[in-house]
Amino acid sequence: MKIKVAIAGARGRMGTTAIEAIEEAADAEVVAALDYKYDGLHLHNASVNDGKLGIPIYTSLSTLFEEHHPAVLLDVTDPDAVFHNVKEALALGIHPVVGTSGLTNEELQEIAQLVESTRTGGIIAPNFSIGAVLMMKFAAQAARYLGDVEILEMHHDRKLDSPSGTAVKTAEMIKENRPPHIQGHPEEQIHLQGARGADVEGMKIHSIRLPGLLAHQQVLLGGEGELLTIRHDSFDRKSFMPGIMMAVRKVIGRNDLIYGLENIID
Ligand SMILES: NC(=O)C1=CN([C@@H]2O[C@H](COP(=O)(O)OP(=O)(O)OC[C@H]3O[C@@H](n4cnc5c(N)ncnc54)[C@H](OP(=O)(O)O)[C@@H]3O)[C@@H](O)[C@H]2O)C=CC1
Ligand SMILES: O=C(O)C1=N[C@H](C(=O)O)C[C@H](O)C1
Repeated sequence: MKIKVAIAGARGRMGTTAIEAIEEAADAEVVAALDYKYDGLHLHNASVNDGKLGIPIYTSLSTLFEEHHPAVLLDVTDPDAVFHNVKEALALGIHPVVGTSGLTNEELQEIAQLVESTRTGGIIAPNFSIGAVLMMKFAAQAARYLGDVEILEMHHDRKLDSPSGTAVKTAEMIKENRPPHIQGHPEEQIHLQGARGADVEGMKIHSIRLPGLLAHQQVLLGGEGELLTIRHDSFDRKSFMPGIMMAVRKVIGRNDLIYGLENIID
C-alpha cells in the first residue's frame, strides 16, 4: 500500500517539486493539499482549477483527514503557518514532516511535548539536502579544532526568514563542539548596525539575499595562519527531494520527534 501524503504549501516552489517527487515514487502518493484558500478547488501542474483535475484542496485539515486519511503531512509553507499546521496534524494522528524554516525554540519545545503526548512521531528537517547535512556535520566536526566560526548563508530573494533554518541548525550543531567565546577584537567598534551579523555564543551568522541564488552556505573556520571553508550549494530544489522521501518513509510508525535529517541518515 502506498503512503498517503497531504501537502501544505503545495502551490509553492518546494510544494510543486515535492508533488512531482512523491508522485514518481512507487510507494507514496499525494492525496490532498492543505491551503488557507481555494477550498474545494483542485491543483494541477502548479495551477488551481475549479474542475476536478488534480489534487483536491482543503482549508481544514480535519475535513481533509476525514476524506483522505493521509499518514503524513508534508509542510513547506511559511513561518507563520507551520506551527498551527503541525499542531493540528499531531492532534489528528498524522505524522508531520516539516521543511518549513523559522520555527522558534518555544514552538519546537511545544511540538516535542505534543509528540510525546500524542505518541505520533514527526520529522523536522531544517535542510533535506544530503550534501547540506554533510556540510553541517563536517563543520561541527571541524569546530572542535578551529573554534572561531562565521556562517555565511546565501539565498534567493523570495525567502521570508533570516537567518536560514540551515544556518541556525549549523550553529546549534557547532555549539556542541565549541565552548562559547568572543570572536574578533574584544573592543570591536561597530560603526554600522548589523555589520558583524547575528551572534550565537560569539559565532557570527551573515544572511545574503539575492536574485539568482537558490540555497548556499559557507562555514568559515579560522585558525592561526589558516582558514578552512566548508561550502554547500543547492542549485535545484530537486536536491531536497531524496531527503523528503527518506523522511516520508521513515516517519511512519515512529512515535518520537526527530530534529534534523542527520538523525535518520543510515
Ligand atoms: N528543509 C528544507 O530542505 C527546505 C526548506 N524550505 C523552506 O520551505 C518553506 C517554503 O519554501 P518555498 O517553497 O520556497 O516558499 P513558497 O513561498 O514558494 O511556498 C510557500 C507556499 O505556502 C503557501 N502557504 C502560506 N500559508 C499557508 C497555509 N497556512 N497553508 C497552506 N499553504 C500556505 C504559500 O501561499 P501564498 O503563495 O498564497 O502565500 C505558498 O504557496 C520555507 O520556509 C523555506 O525556508 C525550502 C527549501 C528547502
Ligand atoms: O527558503 C529556502 O529556499 C530554503 N530554506 C531552508 C533554510 O531556511 O535553511 C533550507 C534551504 O536552505 C532552502
